[in-house]
Amino acid sequence: MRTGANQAADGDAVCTVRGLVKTYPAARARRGVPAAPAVRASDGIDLTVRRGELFGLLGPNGAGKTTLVRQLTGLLRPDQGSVRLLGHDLVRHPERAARLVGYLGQESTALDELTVALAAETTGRLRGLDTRTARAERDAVLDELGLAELAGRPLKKLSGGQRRLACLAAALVGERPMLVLDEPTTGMDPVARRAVWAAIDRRRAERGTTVLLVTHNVIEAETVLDRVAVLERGKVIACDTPAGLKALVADEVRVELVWRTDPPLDVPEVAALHEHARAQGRRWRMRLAPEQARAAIAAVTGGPAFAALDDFTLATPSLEDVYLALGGHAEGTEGLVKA
Ligand SMILES: Nc1ncnc2c1ncn2[C@@H]1O[C@H](COP(=O)(O)OP(=O)(O)OP(=O)(O)O)[C@@H](O)[C@H]1O
Repeated sequence: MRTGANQAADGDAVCTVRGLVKTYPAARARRGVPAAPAVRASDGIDLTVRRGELFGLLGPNGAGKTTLVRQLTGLLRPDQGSVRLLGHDLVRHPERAARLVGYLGQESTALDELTVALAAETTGRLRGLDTRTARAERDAVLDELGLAELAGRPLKKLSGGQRRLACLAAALVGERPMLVLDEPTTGMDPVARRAVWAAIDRRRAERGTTVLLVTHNVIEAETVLDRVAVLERGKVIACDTPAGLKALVADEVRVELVWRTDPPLDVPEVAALHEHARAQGRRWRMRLAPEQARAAIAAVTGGPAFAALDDFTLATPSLEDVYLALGGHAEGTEGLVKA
């Protein structure tokens, strides 16, 4: 496993996970529902999140990110291992997580019947604020996230992105030293995304809040995270700063080719490139040594292949490239093409 900056002292640790194992049991076949094998969704996870850090969990669908954060927030009991959060043993005392963590999960069903304002206020009250403080915090956070106009609308009548924003508003009322946000910006437009990042930044700057963020979006990950753990099949396969991880593939260049129609595989240079490429429809992506990349671009921009070429890009590697280099499967990540 790649663990550059992760090996620093644990002295400043807010959250320490050691040897975490969680297996979902196998399910027997029932009428019309096929049997499902047991899934080891956390497979010996070690992780340290430091005070004030914006720490990311990145990985494809089914990698075990949500399973991990549910154990860190006391909502799911591990089979083995330890979770310490701000000095508390959360395996033994999962109920303490509610006082320590503001959690934005993937689903909002618990709040769906409430209006945006009531969802925020109720969360504040449940977290021990008196009515006046809960209402003041509610108003401040709705303003901060641009939700004031939607305050009287029930969550279930909002768009997906608006609902996500309203749930984040609720998670932010009643200050907690740690925020655990499971894909907070999914489905949001750029204005809402910016409001989310500004709100997170403000809490970090003013209160030293520690943030654990689950994301599929490698571009977002690259720009905002202090450190990132890459998860795959329940294991942490790498953990470092985005720059530290990218140094793994620093000697490579990412080349993307987009063909107008079918690629001209009868051109020998194109056929040779095909072996290195991951093809998605008319788009080919590959990581090459710089001199190979130059030769590839020369081959497809001169000669007979050029007529078939719609577009090409040369770029320095991204976290997605790191992820692929580590042996990950990119399908579940939101990379350069889709972002
Ligand atoms: N309640 C459950 N019962 C059985 N298996 C489950 C359950 N929840 C998750 N799993 C399985 O555990 C594995 C990890 O799932 P998890 O939801 O933690 O992944 P994830 O990384 O959060 O995925 P996504 O990016 O799609 O949200 C997957 O194989 C999933 O199918």
